[in-house]
Amino acid sequence: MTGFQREKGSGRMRTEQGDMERRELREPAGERHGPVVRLEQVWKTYGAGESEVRALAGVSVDFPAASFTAIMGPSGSGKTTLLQCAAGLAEPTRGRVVLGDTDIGGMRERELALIRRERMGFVFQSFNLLPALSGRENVVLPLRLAGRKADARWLDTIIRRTGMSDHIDRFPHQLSGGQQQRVAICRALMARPEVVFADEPTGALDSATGEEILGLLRRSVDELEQTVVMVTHEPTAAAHADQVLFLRDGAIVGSLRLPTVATITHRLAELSGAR
Ligand SMILES: Nc1ncnc2c1ncn2[C@@H]1O[C@H](COP(=O)(O)OP(=O)(O)OP(=O)(O)O)[C@@H](O)[C@H]1O
Repeated sequence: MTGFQREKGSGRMRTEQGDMERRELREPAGERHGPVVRLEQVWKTYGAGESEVRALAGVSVDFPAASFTAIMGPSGSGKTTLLQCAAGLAEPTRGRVVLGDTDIGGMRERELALIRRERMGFVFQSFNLLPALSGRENVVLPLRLAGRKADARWLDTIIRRTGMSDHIDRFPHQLSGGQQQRVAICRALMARPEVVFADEPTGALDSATGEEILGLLRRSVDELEQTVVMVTHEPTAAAHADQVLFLRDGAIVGSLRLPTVATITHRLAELSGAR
């Protein structure tokens, strides 16, 4: 039985002691390697003139390899825009986004689509599975579209590790929300991407199922050396990360390493009081 499966269904509540244990486990991660994604002085404005909105205002940040970063901040602070710029889904107005050693600024959409398909994975709040395809077909679809053959052993590994062995050949409407998100995680991991971007991945799930999904993302970092960047509103979700970045008005106004629910909640209160 894998660690992934052991946690399945436990719905365990997070504790400070659990946080301490995880700290020891994950402390070296991220220190070993350089950044997988780097944003340098990224600005993003939408619209022009009176309707201009400044969504990002000079964000510089590194997302280290094999580390889990959570991005938090009030509604409208620029979290999704930051994720979209990092993933090449939105073009910065100014600044640089570098994936590995590739500057993705100014690339054509076709090139970017290829990079997203082959070098990035995505997990969204709404799962985004194709309803006419089985779970397994959804997982391998991006590779198929890229004209690549799925690595059968790796496919088997991630299906097992996400606890989906008995359900992967069902269609999305035959799966629970948590199972659909597990399929989405398999799909995100299938191409062995350099980075997985997750936007509120537990937003549509009950808290116990959400904990299971976060546990899977955590283990993808610890056991598969995956790099994960996640937007979330929930301190309980962000506490799974190695670092939390706090955004306000499009700028990073704070960060926490080795966060716990208590330290995140405290920092959020400080930041909202400092307005
Ligand atoms: N396509 C767009 N056109 C115009 N303005 C936009 C667009 N996308 C985002 N914005 C604006 O940019 C700012 C940042 O939006 P963003 O969605 O990044 O914030 P967020 O922190 O993710 O918010 P939430 O937590 O509510 O999802 C907001 O003021 C938003 O209204």
